[in-house]
Amino acid sequence: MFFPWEKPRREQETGNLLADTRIRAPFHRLMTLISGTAVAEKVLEECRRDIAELAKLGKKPGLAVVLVGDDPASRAYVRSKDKKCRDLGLHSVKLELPAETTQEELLAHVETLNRDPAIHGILVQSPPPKHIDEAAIVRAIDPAKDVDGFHPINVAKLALEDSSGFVPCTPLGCQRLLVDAGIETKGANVVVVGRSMIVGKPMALLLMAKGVGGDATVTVAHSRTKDLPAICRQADIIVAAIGRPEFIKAEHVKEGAVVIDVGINRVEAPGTEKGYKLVGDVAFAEVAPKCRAITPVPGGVGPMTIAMLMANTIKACQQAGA
Ligand SMILES: Nc1nc2c(c(=O)[nH]1)N[C@@H](CN(C=O)c1ccc(C(=O)N[C@@H](CCC(=O)O)C(=O)O)cc1)CN2
Repeated sequence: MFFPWEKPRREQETGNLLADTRIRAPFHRLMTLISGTAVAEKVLEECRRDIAELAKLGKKPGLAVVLVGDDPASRAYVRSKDKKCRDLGLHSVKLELPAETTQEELLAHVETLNRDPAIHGILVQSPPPKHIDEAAIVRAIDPAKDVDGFHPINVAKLALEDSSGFVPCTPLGCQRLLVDAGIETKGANVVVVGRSMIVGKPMALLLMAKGVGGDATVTVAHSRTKDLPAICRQADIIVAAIGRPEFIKAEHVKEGAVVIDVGINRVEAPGTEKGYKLVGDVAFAEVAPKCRAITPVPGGVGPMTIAMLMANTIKACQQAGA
């Protein structure tokens, strides 16, 4: 498996490809639509190769996904993770617990999974119900099985550039999209909009780290940032992870910038079959014509999150003792 923030094993794997759609934007410049669906498929192909190697050693990676409550979006993501595991031939445990599950009961489940040798990766789908102390649950997961990369040990390893740790799947996927699209991060001015533990902070650390997909000059902006449009207009690359539908407008983006849209927001769409549609944190229609490259929603960062989870689970199995 090729994790961009580690040294690339084969230089050609970082080539400029899979930016599969090129659209002629105004000013006769070509704009690249970076397809997360296509890059995710490439990552999954690498996973298949690694799984075959592990099988020769009699090892099969196993992932346990725990869902507490019945949030429909979370349920759908958990189903996708379970399905992706099964498609790849991984061992998959899907634990669906009622919304009333107590903190102690959830901790007991995590402990059982920590001790299970067939399970190499554990995650609790976020967000859990309000009465659950999510940070305490994350700290209870064995860091060697923390494939979400949320445990303090893994956060520290990322900051220390220790590649034995696990990096959260969404920022890892964003970095891989940049590398695969041939977008140079070395020396680039990157503005990450959003300071969450799941995306903003680890994204900034990854982009700052030395090596492929890193070496960038990073600014982290957030809800208290003054004159956000002016800050964003300095950026060669913008990573939008604010969680507000279509928040980043044309005025935030300089001509020729690269925009990675992490947002997945359900907005009402009366008359459609589902009654909602998905939009990102970027106002795509007005921003895309200014960009050198941009990710769509859906089909951008989202599919990468699940592909990188599979990669992290394989890495956990590779690193596990015999
Ligand atoms: N424990 C975790 N919880 C959450 C994480 C996470 O990484 N770990 N991330 C998100 C949700 N998420 C995975 O859990 C996730 C979100 C979206 C997608 C995705 O593929 N989206 C598609 C659209 C899917 C749709 O139709 O709804 C896309 O963008 O193309 C995958 C995973 C919060 N919780």
